[in-house]
Amino acid sequence: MTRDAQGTILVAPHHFPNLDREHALAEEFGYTLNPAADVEAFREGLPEADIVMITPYAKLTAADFPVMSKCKAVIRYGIGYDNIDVDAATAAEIPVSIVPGTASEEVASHAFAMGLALARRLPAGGASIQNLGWAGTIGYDTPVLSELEVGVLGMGRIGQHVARMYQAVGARVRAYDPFVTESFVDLTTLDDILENSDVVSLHLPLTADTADLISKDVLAGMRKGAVVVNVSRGGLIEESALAEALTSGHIAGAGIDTFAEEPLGAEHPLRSAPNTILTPHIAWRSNRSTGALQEGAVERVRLALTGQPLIDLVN
Ligand SMILES: O=C(O)CC[C@@H](O)C(=O)O
Repeated sequence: MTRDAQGTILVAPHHFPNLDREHALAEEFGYTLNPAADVEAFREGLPEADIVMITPYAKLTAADFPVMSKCKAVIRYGIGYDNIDVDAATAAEIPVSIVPGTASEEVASHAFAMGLALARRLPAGGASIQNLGWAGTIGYDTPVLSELEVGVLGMGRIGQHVARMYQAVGARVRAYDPFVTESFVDLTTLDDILENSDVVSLHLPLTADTADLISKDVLAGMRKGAVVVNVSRGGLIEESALAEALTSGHIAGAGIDTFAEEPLGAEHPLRSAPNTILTPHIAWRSNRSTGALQEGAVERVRLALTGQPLIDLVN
C-alpha cells in the first residue's frame, strides 16, 4: 500500500545530469518530487508546492506568491536573488535561501580564461583560420600580460579569486566595490576602472543599482580595444549596445557566460558579434560543483522540512 504524499517539492527547469539527491530526499520525507519540464509546468505547479527549488531558468515574480499558499521555502540553486522577487516572498512570509560558495573557483577560472583568451585575441585568430584567412592585423597592438591593466568590478569571493589569478601573471589589478574599503589590490572608482582598463571583469550581483551598468554610454567611454568579461548576470550589460561596440571594434572582445534571457534567443545580436567567447551559463560547472550545488540545495530543503532556520548558512 502506498502512503499518501506529505507534500510536493517542485523543481524548476534545470540542466543537472539527474535529480537523484532530490528524489532521495523526497522519498525520505514521503514527499512527491515534481520536476517541471518547462516554465509553464513550473508555474502550474506553484499552488501545490510545499517547497520550490529554483534555477536560473525560471522566475518568481510578485504575481506568483499569492498562489503559493502551501509554500514553506524557496531554495535557489546557486547565488543571486535576481530571478526572485524577495520583497514579495517576504510579504508572503516565505523564506528564500541561496547556496553560495559551491563554485567560486570554477566561475573565477572561467572569467580568467576568457579574459586571457580575449587579451591574446584568440577568438579573432581562430575565426581568421576558420574563414581560410591568415593573421592580418590581429593581435599586433595587444598589451603583454605583465602590462595588462585589469579592472575587477565586485570583490566578493569570486572577484577576489579573479584578482589573484591576474596578479599571478603580473597584470596590474585594480578593483571597484562599493561595499569594500580595504583590499589586497588598489581600490578605485567605477569610472576609473571603466575608462582605464584593458580587461573589465564583472563579478557583481544583479540589483536595481547594477542593472544595465555597462550601458551604451559606458561602453563608448571605455578604453578603445578593451575587453569585457561577464560571468555574473546578463542584466548587468546592455547586450545590444555591446554587440554594436564589438562590431564597430571599439570593444575588442567579450567573454559572456550569462545573458539577460536564458537560453539565449536564436536571433540575439551577440550570437553574430565578432571577437566573442559565448558560453551557455556553464562557468560554475566542474566535476565537483554540480553535486556540491545539489547537495547544498537539498540540505536547505531538509532544514525547511524539519522547521529549522535557513539564514546564515555558509558553505
Ligand atoms: O545553472 C544552475 O542551475 C546554477 C547556476 C548557478 O550557479 C548560478 O549562476 O548562480
